[in-house]
Amino acid sequence: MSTAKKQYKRVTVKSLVDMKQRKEKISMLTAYDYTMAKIVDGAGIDVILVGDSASNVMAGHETTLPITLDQMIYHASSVIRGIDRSLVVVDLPFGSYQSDPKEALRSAIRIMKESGGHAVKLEGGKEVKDSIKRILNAGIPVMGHLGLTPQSIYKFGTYTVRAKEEAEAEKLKSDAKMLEKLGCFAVVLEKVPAQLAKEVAESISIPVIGIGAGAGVDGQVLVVHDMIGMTHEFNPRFLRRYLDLYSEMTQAFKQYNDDVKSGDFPNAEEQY
Ligand SMILES: Nc1nc(=O)c2c([nH]1)NC[C@@H]1CN(c3ccc(C(=O)N[C@@H](CCC(=O)O)C(=O)O)cc3)CN21
Ligand SMILES: CC(C)C(=O)C(=O)O
Ligand SMILES: [Mg+2]
Repeated sequence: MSTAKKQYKRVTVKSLVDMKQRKEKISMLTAYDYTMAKIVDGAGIDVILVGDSASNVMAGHETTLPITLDQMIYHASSVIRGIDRSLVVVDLPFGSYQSDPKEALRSAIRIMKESGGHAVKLEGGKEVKDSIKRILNAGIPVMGHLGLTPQSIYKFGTYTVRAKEEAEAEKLKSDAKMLEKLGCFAVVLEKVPAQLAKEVAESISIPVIGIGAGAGVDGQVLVVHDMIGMTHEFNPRFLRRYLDLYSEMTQAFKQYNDDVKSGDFPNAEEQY
């Protein structure tokens, strides 16, 4: 084995649980392609999520429901070719795990075999218990996802904050406990009150990764195109924008357009 290139230490599902024990926060961002994954991995982000948000961000769909398993595998295999260190988690898309546990396992196996991803993520608690068990039994690490679960948007009708009522909060707490007990290595909590998210994080031994879940959890995740300001109309208050690439790119494209039209580009040095 060549060792020259390997100064970095790969992130594993085990190292994430260790990080929680050491109270070291976990960073996670999405990526859907090779070039982005290479930048995110190189910057030292612990976990890369190949999210089904690719349905919105890459394909322009209104929801995450249309993206297919084949499309997720395409995105995930591109991401895998760009990484040296990050742990790559792949969303199981809508329709690939809900009908029965065997289908769920088949879908998870396809992701592992055809993309080279390191783990899968799926939405829901008790409803998907048997599917999670099957996948874990095959040796595939599973990340849970509770709170706002975008694949169920038509059941709820809105993207408002979840688990504000006592009954829903209790279900969320018991679902989180269940995911821990089954053997999931982590769980995403999306758009729930910060106090509830903190209580959940303190009540289980596996890392809780928040998006719109406050600072009392074990790590944070954002959609990369949102945090670099490429998406323009998505403005939930949990989002912090680190760049305004929408403006910067628009300016660059306008300048290029002008330069082409005026004949300024290419100049004498930019030709053969
Ligand atoms: N670009 C992008 N970023 C995401 O974070 C993301 C996706 N797409 N697609 C899949 C899911 C959907 N997610 C969402 C969608 C909407 C809100 C949200 O807060 N929407 C409104 C408020 C809606 C309401 O209160 O009724 C907002 O303030 O923008 C949050 C997360 C998170 N995921
Ligand atoms: C927002 C994160 C957690 C996600 O599931 C996605 O990007 O699909
Ligand atoms: Mg998702």
